[in-house]
Amino acid sequence: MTTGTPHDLTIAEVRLTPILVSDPPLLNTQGVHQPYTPRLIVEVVTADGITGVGETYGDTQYLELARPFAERLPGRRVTDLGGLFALADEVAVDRSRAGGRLDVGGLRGVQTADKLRLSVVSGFEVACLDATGKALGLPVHALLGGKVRDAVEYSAYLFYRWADHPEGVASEKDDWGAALDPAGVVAQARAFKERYGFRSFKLKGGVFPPEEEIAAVHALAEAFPGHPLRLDPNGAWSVETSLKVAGELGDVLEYLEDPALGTPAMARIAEESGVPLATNMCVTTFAEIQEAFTRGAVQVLLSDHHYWGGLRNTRELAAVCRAFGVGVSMHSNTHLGISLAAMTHVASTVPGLHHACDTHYPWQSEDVITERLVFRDGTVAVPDGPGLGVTLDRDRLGALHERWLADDGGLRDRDDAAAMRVADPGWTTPTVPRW
Ligand SMILES: O=C([O-])C(=O)C[C@H](O)[C@@H](O)C(=O)[O-]
Ligand SMILES: [Mg+2]
Repeated sequence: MTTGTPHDLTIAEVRLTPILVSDPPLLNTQGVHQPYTPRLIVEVVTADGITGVGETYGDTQYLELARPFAERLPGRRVTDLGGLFALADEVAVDRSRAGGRLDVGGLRGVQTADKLRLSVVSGFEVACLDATGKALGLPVHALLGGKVRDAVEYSAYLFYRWADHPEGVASEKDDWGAALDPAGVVAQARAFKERYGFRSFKLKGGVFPPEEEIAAVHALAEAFPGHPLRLDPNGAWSVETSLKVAGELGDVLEYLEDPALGTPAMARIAEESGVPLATNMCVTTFAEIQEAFTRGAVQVLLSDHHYWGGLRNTRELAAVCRAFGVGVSMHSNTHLGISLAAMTHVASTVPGLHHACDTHYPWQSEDVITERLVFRDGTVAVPDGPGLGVTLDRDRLGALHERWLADDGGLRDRDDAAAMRVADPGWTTPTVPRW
């Protein structure tokens, strides 16, 4: 028997490339997406010259943690994944001693220093797994224990939206058109189904008064009988409003997502309505699980490998959910193909994934990989090539980085309320509950 020369898996170099990616004017309860959104592309290069790629949030506070983190990686091995967490703790402690800020707001659930740190770790963890897979000639799913399905189902992520960003704002155009009422939402869902074959539909709510969103979901149920439907107002409603919505939509929803904020509110809504509740806001760290699960506040946990700290943590989370009889699926934020590949690999390894995962990917017309991932019948085929199975397009990466370098208009940090103020100068982030 012959054995190949073992690779030197020592990290020799780490490259961080912040970019700005075009984003359509998607509405949510806090405002509207800015025309460009920040992401961070991580490259980890081994002593043998193998490059692994990862992707995570790119706002300033993530970059401020990612940079000192990256500086400490050379000399470690790409296989030392457990060590990434201790390293992140060291970096965070050093930064807080130096007076660095450690929390940000927004729609990613309550942002804690812990979550920020884990989101940074996830970009490096994925890059290390990609490099290891490439060195060993194994797909990332094999490094996670092996896939249990060949394709991962995703849901269409419907948004109320304008046709274009406000006049005078530099932006890319797309052909989706506006969706601001039930007919517009149904037309958007139809386009998603025709273009990508999605079977499940999630509507981002919390934008219009609940009666209008209830009407939109009823219109979807009528237009797409038998298709799983979800509505997610990002905690914009009171318990009373949530119970009213649950009462009206309970028989057509697969689940209601984050109707109100916090475990006590979610527990009451779940108990009194009997409608399954999903979350990517109420439980976003391991520390929050025990209370929420034992109080029955959550029936479907939407993991997000970015803020749960990577693909291995996502599997651990899925195991905890299994133990509590809580369903598991995935949440997303604006992301590119590297993250979609990572999501697909880990989702392919999770037993009992009974709900289609969310993805923003169809809204993103730009990417940094040579071949975009494709949806067929609403699914992404699990890549079986080495690593993640994606190839970085250096020209595209460079162009999107140039855009980031050139930005002086505050786009390096996601701020949906600021984007809304361009159209509505009096807009302030609504207080919760909004209705
Ligand atoms: O499920 C969710 O809560 C999300 O997808 C959060 C995102 O920030 C979404 O609201 C968005 O992109 O506007
Ligand atoms: Mg959500």
